[in-house]
Amino acid sequence: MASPKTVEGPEGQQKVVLTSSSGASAEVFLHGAHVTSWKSNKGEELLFMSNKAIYAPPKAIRGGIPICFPQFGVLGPLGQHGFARNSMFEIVEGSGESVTLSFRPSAEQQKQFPHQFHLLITVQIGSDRLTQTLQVQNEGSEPMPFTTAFHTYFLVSDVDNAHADLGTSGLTYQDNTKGRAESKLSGSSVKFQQEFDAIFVGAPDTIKVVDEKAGRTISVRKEGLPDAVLWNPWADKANGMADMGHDQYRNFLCVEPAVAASGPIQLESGKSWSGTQILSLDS
Ligand SMILES: O=P(O)(O)OC[C@H]1O[C@@H](O)[C@H](O)[C@@H](O)[C@@H]1O
Repeated sequence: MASPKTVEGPEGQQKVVLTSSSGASAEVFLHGAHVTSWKSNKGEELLFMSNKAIYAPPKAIRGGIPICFPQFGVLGPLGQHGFARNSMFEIVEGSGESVTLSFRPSAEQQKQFPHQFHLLITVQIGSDRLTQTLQVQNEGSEPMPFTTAFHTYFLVSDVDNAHADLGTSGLTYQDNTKGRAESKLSGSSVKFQQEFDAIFVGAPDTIKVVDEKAGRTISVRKEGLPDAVLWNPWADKANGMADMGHDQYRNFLCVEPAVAASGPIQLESGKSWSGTQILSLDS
């Protein structure tokens, strides 16, 4: 299979453009194997990107789909969300509709995380659908603990007219704004009206992102990823981020299929694990 060509993006960073015969498309930077765009068959952008995003290592790109690996959040000894999102990947194979990117930790990174592993990220564009799989192989001799997430920023017209629907009422979650204290959802939906940062442990495998204003619903389906993190930093935190445009918190909500509080997964030597998210535009 011919290797897909790359084109230059901001700060000289290389990206792969994926296109489907339906007209849908996606863009994936080699930096962090980071998806920064997913467009529908009609060419409408479905992911949020900060207009102050930094595209070059060691900063993670703000927006799109950061890959949190080998650690989600602060659930471990590494820097927030681990180092895969700040590292360069290589193209293994691809076609016009899909690409597989590869990463192995540097000696420096193995000082922080003393394991040898091979990470493969596959991104595939289809008709109004984006499928992303993370596969990790433990190439070391010891069990390897990890947590992980697809940290997806969904574009919404206005956060006041958007919500996430988990499909089930009364779910409990760990509230990251209250030291992971347990809280309970009254209905089945999360309306973002202030900073919201929650780990739904053992979350439903399909969560819907509803942009009421745009009349758009995206389904997030997860496989092998037991948890889901829902996040919007709201005004104070977002406007304090150097790589977030002013008041851009109003234009995204994050739904992050994860192995978070259900983890860490202990991956035996020589074994592999994979997790997948399937994003599909329902309407
Ligand atoms: O700014 P970062 O490192 O990309 O993290 C953004 C957010 O990522 C979310 O997944 C976490 O739950 C939040 O606590 C965190 O603030």
